[in-house]
Amino acid sequence: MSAPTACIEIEHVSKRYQRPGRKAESFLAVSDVHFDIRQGEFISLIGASGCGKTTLLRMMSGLIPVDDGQIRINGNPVQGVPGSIGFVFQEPALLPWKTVRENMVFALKAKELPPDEVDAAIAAKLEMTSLQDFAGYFPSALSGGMQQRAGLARALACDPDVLFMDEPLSALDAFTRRRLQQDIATIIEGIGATTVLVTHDVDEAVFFSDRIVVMGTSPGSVRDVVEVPFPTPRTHAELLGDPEVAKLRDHVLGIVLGLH
Ligand SMILES: Nc1ncnc2c1ncn2[C@@H]1O[C@H](COP(=O)(O)OP(=O)(O)OP(=O)(O)O)[C@@H](O)[C@H]1O
Repeated sequence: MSAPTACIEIEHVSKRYQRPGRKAESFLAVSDVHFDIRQGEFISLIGASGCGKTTLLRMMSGLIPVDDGQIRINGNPVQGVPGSIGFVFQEPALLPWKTVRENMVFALKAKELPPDEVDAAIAAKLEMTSLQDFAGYFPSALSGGMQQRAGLARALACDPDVLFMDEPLSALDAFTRRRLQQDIATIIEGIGATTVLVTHDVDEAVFFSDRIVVMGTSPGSVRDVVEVPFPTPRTHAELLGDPEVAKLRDHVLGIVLGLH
């Protein structure tokens, strides 16, 4: 059997920012990051605040340029935001004057699909995210969890090959968060999208990931890459109380904290 193709290739990537208020000074926010992400793989980026997780995700998704190195998605150098990706942010970033359905129509605009295909795409994603009964709601009428579902439905509307998620669940209460984690895992398993998640939560990283990329600070770089060997799709019920899961979790936490 041939090796799975790399979907995202991150080759010796670095990023500098200017120090605010100090024009002449710049600092290295991400330094020489180099790894591949396989087709259909779920990767979490974890690490202390300021280690460059969001910067790396934004470079992967073409929102900001790299300073050194190169990133390719499906073999194509990332220059600007590719059409084949979806993005879910910490804040759902829905247009508040548009309903859930209208937000999804807006996301699909660039595809210039005929109206019946737009309707079919939206219906499928509303069902996938359990939002069938909320298509006509404005974001302000939805709970935080429902808003994140709507943000996900909008990201999925275009059938992305690659999904980037930046702490999408961090503002939610623990119960809503777990429920949504479970649903997102099922959805992503179903569509097979390659996914990169930024999270601060080691349990969340273990729950979702095929591999966890642990980053360290000063400068932001990859400290270790940890395989998560448990079969997917996972459920919280299965993972809870499993000593192997606890061992892996502690191992990852130890790397994050610089203990080993
Ligand atoms: N646009 C910017 N201009 C200047 N400095 C920036 C900019 N964006 C990020 N930084 C700095 O770069 C470093 C990495 O930031 P980044 O947001 O990527 O880290 P992070 O690991 O995602 O942090 P957190 O976990 O707190 O979200 C930080 O020191 C941050 O202050």
